[in-house]
Amino acid sequence: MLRVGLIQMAVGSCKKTNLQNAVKLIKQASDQGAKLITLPECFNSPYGTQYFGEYAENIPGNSSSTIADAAKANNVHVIAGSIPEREGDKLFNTCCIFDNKGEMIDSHRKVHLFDIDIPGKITFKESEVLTAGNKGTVFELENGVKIGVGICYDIRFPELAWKYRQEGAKVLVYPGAFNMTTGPAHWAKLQIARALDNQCFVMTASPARDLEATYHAWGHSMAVNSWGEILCEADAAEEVLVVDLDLNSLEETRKNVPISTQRMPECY
Ligand SMILES: NC(=O)CC(=O)C(=O)O
Repeated sequence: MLRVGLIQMAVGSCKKTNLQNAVKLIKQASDQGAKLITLPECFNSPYGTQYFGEYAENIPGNSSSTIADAAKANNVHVIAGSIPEREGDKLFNTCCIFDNKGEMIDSHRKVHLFDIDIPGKITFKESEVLTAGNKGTVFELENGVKIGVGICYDIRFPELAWKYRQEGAKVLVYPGAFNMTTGPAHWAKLQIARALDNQCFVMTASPARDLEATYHAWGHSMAVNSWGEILCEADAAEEVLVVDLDLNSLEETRKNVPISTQRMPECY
């Protein structure tokens, strides 16, 4: 069993408050026994291209060291959602990953930038200000369980998740901030799809919905098992979800439906 915590947190315009809130909610999840905790995409800043430059920080920096300290204080691994990262004259959407001693063991820069145009609904172009990451990210817990990490729009690309599966991942984690158009249409379905086509657990953490913000997050953070079942799901408000991932059930799925050894790549 791996007990995990998904933090769907209210993110506002005050970075200091956002960081304090993240620390408080990490403790709440840890107090309920979670050993691997994920924060949402853009947890220190409102989500929007107009904010990224103002809220961006170097890594290491104040936001990353605040979460590193919280990981150590609570003896938990933390997948720190994402923050706008500044490196030289470039900005990235970056997730830092901390072990239970507060060491940053890996980081993931959003590989697929969120550039979409749905007329009358939503137009968003992260590439106007962000640079894309250029690698996938799989890290390992102390017990050997491998975790693949993507950020939000990365979930739409099955090849990335499949690469993680080939590298041994059993859990796929996507901090994400879907919206009121794509959220109800795609958010849960994409998680179930990635869970089924890779026979992995999928976990997501979204910012809570704030109708006064410029971007309205869908929320609905959730965990899905390798059978495609939703194990837990938040609504739109701030909430900490804690759930056990039964790794034996994943092995059972992989044994019963052995798709990883039945591929016919010569036909595709
Ligand atoms: N915000 C994102 O990166 C992705 C998203 O909202 C979507 O794919 O839809």
